[in-house]
Amino acid sequence: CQPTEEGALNFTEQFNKSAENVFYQSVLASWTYNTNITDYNMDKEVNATLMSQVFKEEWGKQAKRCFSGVLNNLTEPLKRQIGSISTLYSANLEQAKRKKFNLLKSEMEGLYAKVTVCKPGQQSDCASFEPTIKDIMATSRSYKELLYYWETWHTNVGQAIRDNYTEFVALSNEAADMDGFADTGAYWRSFYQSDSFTTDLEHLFDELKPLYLNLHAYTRRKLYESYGPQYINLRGPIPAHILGNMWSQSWSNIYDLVIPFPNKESVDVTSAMVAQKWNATHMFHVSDEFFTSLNLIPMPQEFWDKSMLTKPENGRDVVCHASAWDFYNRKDFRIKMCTEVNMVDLFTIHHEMGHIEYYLQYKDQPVPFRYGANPGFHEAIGDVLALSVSTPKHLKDIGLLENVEDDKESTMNYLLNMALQKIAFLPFGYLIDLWRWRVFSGETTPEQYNFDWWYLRTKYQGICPGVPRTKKDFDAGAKYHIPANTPYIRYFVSFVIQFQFHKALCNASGHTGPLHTCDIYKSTAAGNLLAKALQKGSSRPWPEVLQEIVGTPSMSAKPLMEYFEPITEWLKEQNQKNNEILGWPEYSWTPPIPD
Ligand SMILES: CC(=O)N[C@@H](CC(=O)O)C(=O)NC[C@H](CC1(C(=O)N[C@@H](Cc2ccc(O)cc2)C(=O)O)CCCC1)C(=O)O
Ligand SMILES: [Zn+2]
Repeated sequence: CQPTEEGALNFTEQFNKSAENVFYQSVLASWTYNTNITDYNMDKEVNATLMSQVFKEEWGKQAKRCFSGVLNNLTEPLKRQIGSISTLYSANLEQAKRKKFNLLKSEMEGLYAKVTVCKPGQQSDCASFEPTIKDIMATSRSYKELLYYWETWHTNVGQAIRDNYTEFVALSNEAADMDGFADTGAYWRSFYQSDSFTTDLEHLFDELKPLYLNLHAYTRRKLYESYGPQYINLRGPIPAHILGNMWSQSWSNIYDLVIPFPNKESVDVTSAMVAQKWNATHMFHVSDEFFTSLNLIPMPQEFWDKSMLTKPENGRDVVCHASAWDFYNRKDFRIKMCTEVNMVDLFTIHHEMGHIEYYLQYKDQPVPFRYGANPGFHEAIGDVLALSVSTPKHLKDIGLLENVEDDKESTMNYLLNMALQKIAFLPFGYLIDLWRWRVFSGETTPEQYNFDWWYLRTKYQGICPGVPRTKKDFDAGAKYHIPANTPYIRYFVSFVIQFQFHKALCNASGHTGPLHTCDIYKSTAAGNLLAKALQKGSSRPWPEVLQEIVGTPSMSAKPLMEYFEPITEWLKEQNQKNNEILGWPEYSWTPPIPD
């Protein structure tokens, strides 16, 4: 090979040609396993991953051998591509360790997907997480029942994968180390190419913390009124299992318990969707129509033909956790989702379709550039559009809301509902990788996995387990992204920048008035501004791409705070009226165990 610009151009063109086929095979094998969990398909996934690792190793070693001395003489795009091709991660490992790494990962995914929880005292009547357990956590208002499902789920899945995870961490660190990273956490943080990344995140969280404390205090008061003083300490953390979500990461399912003005029309349109006999396919078409109204690319026919939009009836084991898939052949893009007809899933569909739109927009980039400007960008796209779709005005436009009133009380109801989804999430989105970076760096040993987990969960989220947890438990493992080894800080980044994007697209659409009323539906100006950024994939540094859309090269909490300003003021007033304590000074309090 020639270590010249010319040679690098040649090298990357050759790589791109063969990469598409290899990556397609590997993604297809993963898709087949995720949509039909059998030992045979797991074996095929492991082997297909081995093939793509061999490919990456070949090209990565060649790239390093040929260009490591001349990287700085190459033009930026070639330098970025060669750098990406040279980063091997698990393909660094020697054969036996590589196989073990793949096996552990596939096994943990399969175990997580197949864990069931049985009805109290009935070992014959057991159900999987989606939809059954998920729905119980969302709709049950029985403290005792919620606690049973919370505890059994965490114990069953955590203990199932605990030992695999410890072994997996060691192999993952070894692989990252061979790329020159201190550990896997350092490798993951490198996706953001910023030495100030962790301090930027800390500053953002500190800026947003008052919003969370006010929402937390108000919600705790409402839960106190519902569950009584024996289970809620107004100066302590909230029991984790009564917030409407298995991980207390989104509180929108307890909207009915906290709605400020119950006499006003509720913005939860699930009942309207059911009454109008919406089904999964229709929900996806409604989402697709929103994307095309912005002059974005429609879902291709192959998407409709090959996606899995609902949980198979025939009892096949599938990974129900929703996901979007790029098959790297510029034609095949799919979503796998066990869709239920409800409002939360309508927004999840927009989230997943945001991934597909990004894949479509950058599909003609060289393979190393077919990623988000940073992973947070990829997570933000769908949510940005969902911010418009969730406005009462838009829900009325698509026939899901009857009369929409524009008075203060309706605004408070709407913004509180959004806060239960977006503000409640912030500490959770922040702490997951705080915990994982410490695990990868070795600061958190397997002995301390669970202690550190609950230390961070109480410190940042102001929640506590409803029953004592021991170090035999592995509660972090009960969250999909840990066994799936999917980084999580991308969601915290997304929840901040999606409001920067929203504000910029609203301006581009000519919106005037408060940010929370903006609906960019049918604005091709907004869509074109977004598309330009998406087409770049990961070919340009993310601050440059961010600057192009929102006018500033750095993450800012200001647009999020502007969006929620009316409700944060209202919450402050409520909390002052009730003399609420903000925070949980009695942080070691735990609730009594129901008999
Ligand atoms: C092949 C592959 O893996 N593809 C990637 C995409 C890619 O990398 O190209 C992918 O599809 N990942 C799955 C993951 C699914 C979801 C998720 O896990 N969400 C987080 C946090 C959150 C919560 C609320 C919210 O509004 C937004 C995010 C959680 O539920 O904790 C589930 C529901 C929403 C998104 C996803 O789509 O990000
Ligand atoms: Zn996502």
